[in-house]
Amino acid sequence: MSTSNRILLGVNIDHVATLRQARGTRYPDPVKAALDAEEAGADGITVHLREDRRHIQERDVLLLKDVLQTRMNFEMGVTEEMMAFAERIRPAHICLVPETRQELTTEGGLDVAGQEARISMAVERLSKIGAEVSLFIDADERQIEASKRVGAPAIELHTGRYADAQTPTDVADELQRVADGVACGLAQGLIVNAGHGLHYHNVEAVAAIKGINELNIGHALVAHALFVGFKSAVAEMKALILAAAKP
Ligand SMILES: CC(=O)[C@@H](O)[C@H](O)COP(=O)(O)O
Ligand SMILES: NCC(=O)COP(=O)(O)O
Repeated sequence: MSTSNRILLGVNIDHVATLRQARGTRYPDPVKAALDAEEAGADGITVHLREDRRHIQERDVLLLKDVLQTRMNFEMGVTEEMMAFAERIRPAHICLVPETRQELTTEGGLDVAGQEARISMAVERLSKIGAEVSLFIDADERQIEASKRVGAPAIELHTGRYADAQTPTDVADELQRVADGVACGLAQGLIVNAGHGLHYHNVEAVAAIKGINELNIGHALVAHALFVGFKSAVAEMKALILAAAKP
């Protein structure tokens, strides 16, 4: 069980690719963003190869696999196409996420409790290639316990509801839900990560929760990078996280 205050930053570069795909150009290059992020202190690089390929493409993943100095956290839906691709590229970390083509973004967590046999088979298959498999779930005791049962060593708690909360009471309630989820995950012996919708103005309270291993942050960071550059955007986020996580 980890209760250390060292907290890692996984930089999600999906939305660098979103800008590129908007025009079908060769720029901006998510691979360059990943290398800049690493130089600025990122502990890992997260990419989500969506079924509809709206941002990251297979080629990006293949290039990243060759050039990353840190490690890749490969987010994927639980489909045969993605399972076969993951087996081919063998990322160090794989995060299974729910996915629909219609959604604007990943709107909720994976329903592990509702499909234990299917997720268990996927975890087993991906563990065989040496990946640490994580499940992107809501901070819900039922889902956390199911994640343990299906054999995943790690979970990533979806912080979107916290990020979207509008009133101080809702923000406090959602933050408490994340904190309870972290405690529950640690009690189950799981590695607990968190992410989605985290921003410079809301990250500190989450980073201050003891026992979180890694925060995955993308959209806000890419948006800020437009104004300050990618390295500065990553360095600022890393500094905020590390300061908030101090004992
Ligand atoms: C699973 C997750 O939270 C990230 O992959 C995030 O979803 C990336 O952005 P989009 O949801 O906009 O693809
Ligand atoms: N898994 C969450 C992630 O990678 C980043 O999500 P966001 O910061 O782009 O919302």
